[in-house]
Amino acid sequence: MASSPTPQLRSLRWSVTVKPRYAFSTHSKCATTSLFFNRTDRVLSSLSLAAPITSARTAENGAENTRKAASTLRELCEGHVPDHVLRRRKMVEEVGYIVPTDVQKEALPVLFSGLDCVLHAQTGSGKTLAYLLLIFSVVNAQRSAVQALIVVPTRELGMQVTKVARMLAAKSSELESDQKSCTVMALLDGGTLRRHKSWLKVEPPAIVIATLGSLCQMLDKQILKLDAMSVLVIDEVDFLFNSSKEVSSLKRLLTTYSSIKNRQTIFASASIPQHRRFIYDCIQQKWTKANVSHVHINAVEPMPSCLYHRFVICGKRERHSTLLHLLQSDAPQSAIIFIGEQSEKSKKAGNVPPTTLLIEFLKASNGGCPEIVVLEEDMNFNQRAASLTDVKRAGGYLLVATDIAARGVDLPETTHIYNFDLPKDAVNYLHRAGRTGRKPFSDSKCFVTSIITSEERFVLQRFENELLFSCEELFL
Ligand SMILES: Nc1ncnc2c1ncn2[C@@H]1O[C@H](COP(=O)(O)OP(=O)(O)OP(=O)(O)O)[C@@H](O)[C@H]1O
Repeated sequence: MASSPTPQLRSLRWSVTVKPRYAFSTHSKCATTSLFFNRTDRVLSSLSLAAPITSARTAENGAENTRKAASTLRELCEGHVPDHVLRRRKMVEEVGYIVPTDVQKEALPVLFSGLDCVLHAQTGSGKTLAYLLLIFSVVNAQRSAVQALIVVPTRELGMQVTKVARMLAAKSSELESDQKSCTVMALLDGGTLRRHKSWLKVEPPAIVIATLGSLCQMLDKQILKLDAMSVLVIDEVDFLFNSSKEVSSLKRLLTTYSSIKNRQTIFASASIPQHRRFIYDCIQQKWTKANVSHVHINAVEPMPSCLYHRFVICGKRERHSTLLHLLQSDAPQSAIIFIGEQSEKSKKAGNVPPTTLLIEFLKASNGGCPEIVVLEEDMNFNQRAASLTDVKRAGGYLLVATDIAARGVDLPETTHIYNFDLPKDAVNYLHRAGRTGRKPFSDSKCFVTSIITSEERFVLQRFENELLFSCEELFL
């Protein structure tokens, strides 16, 4: 990323994000504008960027009025998202998308006004539906060209987003039978690219959801064209920027495809460390327009308030029995047990993977527990898909998973998270913990329990300080 801003550039930065409305908002108790809002007016007069700022402000004033007036998702989206999408029985009755979540309430008017946006809100807060509704407001189903691209880090998250997009795209009544429905393609690692190639050649879909590996293959072979792309979403953006494997392709995508003027760019995540720096870099690199909006919900509370954090101290060799004890006393209906990945050294030494050891232990000692399922990097894509299907089908489950399940995976029935090993940093803690507490309007308490040695207590304390939560010690 770019080096430290010069004073001159810093003053430019003051001018580009205009969001005074959040500062005075009473609508959402914790919505904030994180960027420099109160100095904007001062620098406006001295900068040639005044025109775009003024137009952004006009758009945002309109957006503010819409947000204040609307109390349902349908009202919020009226005049933007086609009515037949908003009337979907499935969307309203089965999935229950009626009232907007805080991030949807704040972000949708901004997104509909055409601004680029950094969507920064807690795990499970409904960011996916926010950016999908924008996409449905923009794409023209009659047009045979890729108009929206969503980039995701894993196949699992891609499948999930595709499912919601297809649910919004599906025709639901005879009234719509004469209308062409919006086509959605999942271009994900582990898929059969041959089938996608013919599809892309014959009739490009309106919306593509892709992992970077598969996307780049199609772009390099010029099978996929993005000239007509008007919305680009990068989901779990901090994860992708942190991945040494993905970051160069991501930067290339952001720089190369489609002129920035014609593209609305959305970045989404529950964690954007050093977000000011990130937004500054985006503007400098021209990955977003200069008036990019930062929608930051619950800035003072990075994790959902329904999470109850606990820890148990035990010896290294007592982790298995401690976990068993916890499972017996909590009797969770559905839980995820996070465990560290096996190191390369341990693999080379031919050791049994820690996930296998744990599952064997649980199966041997925990009769009558919910179905035990595993999800880890080393499984092939079919096995991973089968695991998630098993979890969704089962009435209750114990999912033993590595951090592959920590990002984006939405299993709303999960009530308990166990950190069998501590995550490597606070951001990972936040995402693991965020696999529970995913019912936006529920008050039910969910539990996140870390099993640690006494030496690890200070690491957990660091996470508490960084993420502003407190953890209670459990004595078994
Ligand atoms: N308006 C709504 N009303 C009811 N449920 C909703 C609404 N919006 C989203 N949801 C549900 O909330 C859950 C979390 O949504 P989503 O997966 O979009 O969260 P997210 O913000 O992307 O989280 P993460 O950062 O962990 O990926 C999903 O089960 C989704 O169906």
